Amino acid sequence: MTFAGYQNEIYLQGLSGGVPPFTTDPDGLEASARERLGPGPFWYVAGAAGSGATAAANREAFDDWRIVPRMLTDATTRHLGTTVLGTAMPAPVLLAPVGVQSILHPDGELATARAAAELGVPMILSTAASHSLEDVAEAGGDSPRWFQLYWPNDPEVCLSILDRAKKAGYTALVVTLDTWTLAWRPHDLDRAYLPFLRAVGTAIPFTDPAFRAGLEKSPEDDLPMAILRWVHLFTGTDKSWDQVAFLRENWDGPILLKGIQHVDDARKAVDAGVEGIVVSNHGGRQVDGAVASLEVLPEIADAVGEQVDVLFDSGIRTGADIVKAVALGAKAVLVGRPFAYGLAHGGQVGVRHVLRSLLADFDLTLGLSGHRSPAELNRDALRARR
Ligand SMILES: Cc1cc2nc3c(=O)[nH]c(=O)nc-3n(C[C@H](O)[C@H](O)[C@H](O)COP(=O)(O)O)c2cc1C
Ligand SMILES: O=C(O)C(=O)c1ccccc1
Repeated sequence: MTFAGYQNEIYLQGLSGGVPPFTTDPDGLEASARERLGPGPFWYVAGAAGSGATAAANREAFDDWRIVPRMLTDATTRHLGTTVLGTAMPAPVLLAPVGVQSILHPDGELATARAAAELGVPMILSTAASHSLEDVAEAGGDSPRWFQLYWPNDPEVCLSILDRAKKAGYTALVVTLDTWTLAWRPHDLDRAYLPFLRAVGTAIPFTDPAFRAGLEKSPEDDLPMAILRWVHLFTGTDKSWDQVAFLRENWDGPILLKGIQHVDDARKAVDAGVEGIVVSNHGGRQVDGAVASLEVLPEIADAVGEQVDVLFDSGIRTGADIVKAVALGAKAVLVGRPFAYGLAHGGQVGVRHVLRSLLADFDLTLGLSGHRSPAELNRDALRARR
């Protein structure tokens, strides 16, 4: 069945009085997540850095481009599948690394992994997960999975986590560079809400032998000390571009650097020998006032798109957004908040609904604009608004 088949399924249900389990409208989904979640968890997800200017800019940037549909192109049958850095996926879409998912549903990342596996969509597991990477791997079964690294300051812990990720079948490593400390986030500050201080999102280090070896007492016996060590391990940056070599030497599979917004940093990533980058501003959660992620995508894709795979995130909400990002040079996109809101709607079924809706929308928008596959998309499909 194609992804567009979700549309038929929904309308057919209507004949017997049924409607979709949750809304298909991205803004509506955020609004209903707000009703379901407490203010702490909701704003942790929905919030952004500072005034929210960059989060808003991320969305507005999609409006600067408009799709120009083409007719009679024989786009009835479409193939959405693609392969990125050795991972075959049913569409150019992955689940972004989102930490602390148990604040949204008790099954957290396990539910997300199960929903992703149902559809074959790759999941990128965060270092700040609320379940261990082995448990999430088991929940995902044979489905593709990548691991996102918050680069620990202790090389022994870093090596141990990389080793566990490899053994558990995570094939690519996504190294996030833009969050070596959390930005000023007024919604969370006003509630003094930080999940890690309550040991949510610490499952991977807390189950790590190298991390535990550095503690006088186990996290079970002295939680505050373990949390303190967690904070020190992941905060601050004494890292530099030449240290990417350490990861290169200790990870066999592809490496992507996430958080790239400048052409020169994209070139440095190429020089560092990685296979991919994620053009991302963390969904506007880090540098308030920063440029919209979509704005810098074309120049970065032009500069390094031949040498590395360029992925994109920050602001993807609809099928049209995916069409635009791919047409502007992204090999694939990551989706963040929408699936997190899906998770808040009953766990696995909620994530599944959000993914199926987004992929159906993408499938239909791709076809109706005259394209049979994402590979056919390029800048000819778009027109700049101004
Ligand atoms: C609640 C939340 C937690 C996140 N946690 C992580 C994380 O642990 N690691 C990471 O690299 N990015 C993290 N991100 C950023 C996402 O990977 C992604 O860059 C961002 O959500 C994309 O923007 P979007 O939400 O507009 O789709 C998080 C985002 C949210 C909303
Ligand atoms: O909140 C975030 O954006 C984020 O990336 C994060 C950082 C550390 C732990 C969990 C999530």
